[in-house]
Amino acid sequence: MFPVVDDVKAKELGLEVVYNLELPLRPERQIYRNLEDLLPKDVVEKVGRLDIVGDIAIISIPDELMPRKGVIVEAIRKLYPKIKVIARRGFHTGVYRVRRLEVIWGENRLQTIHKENGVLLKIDLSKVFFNPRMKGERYRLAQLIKDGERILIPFAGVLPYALVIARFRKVDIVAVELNDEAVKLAQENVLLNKDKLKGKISIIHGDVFDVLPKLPSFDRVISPTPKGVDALALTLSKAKRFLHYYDFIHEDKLGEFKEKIIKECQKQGKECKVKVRKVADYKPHVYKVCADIEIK
Ligand SMILES: C[S@@+](CC[C@H](N)C(=O)[O-])C[C@H]1O[C@@H](n2cnc3c(N)ncnc32)[C@H](O)[C@@H]1O
Repeated sequence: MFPVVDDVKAKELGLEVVYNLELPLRPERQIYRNLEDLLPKDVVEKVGRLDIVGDIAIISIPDELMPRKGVIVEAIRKLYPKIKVIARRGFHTGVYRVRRLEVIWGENRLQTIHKENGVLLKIDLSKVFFNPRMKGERYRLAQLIKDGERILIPFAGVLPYALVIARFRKVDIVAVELNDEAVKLAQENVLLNKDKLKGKISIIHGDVFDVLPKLPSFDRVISPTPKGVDALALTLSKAKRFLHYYDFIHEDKLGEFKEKIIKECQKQGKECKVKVRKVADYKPHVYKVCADIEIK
């Protein structure tokens, strides 16, 4: 059944036209598209954005709203009936950038399998970093890359960048990660996706600052740099054609950041074209940015 504006023509074409039809309502869950439809205004204004990782929903709830967590849980379950766990978001901590999460409803686990850009990612949010919001960024990079490239990914985590790129392109990727748990999951994730990958991925378990100096240079380096770490000089030194360098920058310091990159390029005798793009909000006035650096 489909809507028509010209019923005479539709009949000429041999179609049956029906009028004043009572269509059934869509199932309830499809009627709500976001939390705004389901929560009182004073609650929705204070909860943070909802993230879905596999069958886990993650939301920020300020302390003052915790007595009303029941309505929040109910709304999330209506919106995502297949969710098995709801967790309250805390901050990223430590060198491994693991987020503090507290399960507030459902099964007591933070391990799941997440689907993104056609790959499966096994993740344990209590042990490793993962950000589902970077999905678009990973797709963007995969589309920029050409078959045949040799790519280095320091700070590789459970391999979201490496797997998405290897799914789309026939490339050779070397990924470096320090966290034992992330390395174990990364190895599992390569196996989990092995039939889908065009590219090859090798994982080096170690500290980027020890490992990279011993590696040759690569056509492209992608650095999802942890907050507070400065790996610009090191990652640039390993890049022959392109470096995609992620960092967290205050909006007033974007120019300064670009200058710093240009200076580092000059220091390393590289002629660079630098474009800094805002990728996500981090906190008021501070953005996660990606510097796309092309080395001529
Ligand atoms: C911001 S997370 C990015 C992870 C992954 N690329 C992603 O986007 O999901 C940074 C990662 O770097 C790892 N890490 C931190 N310091 C490191 C170091 N010195 N050497 C290697 N890995 C490191 C952390 O364990 C974490 O997995």
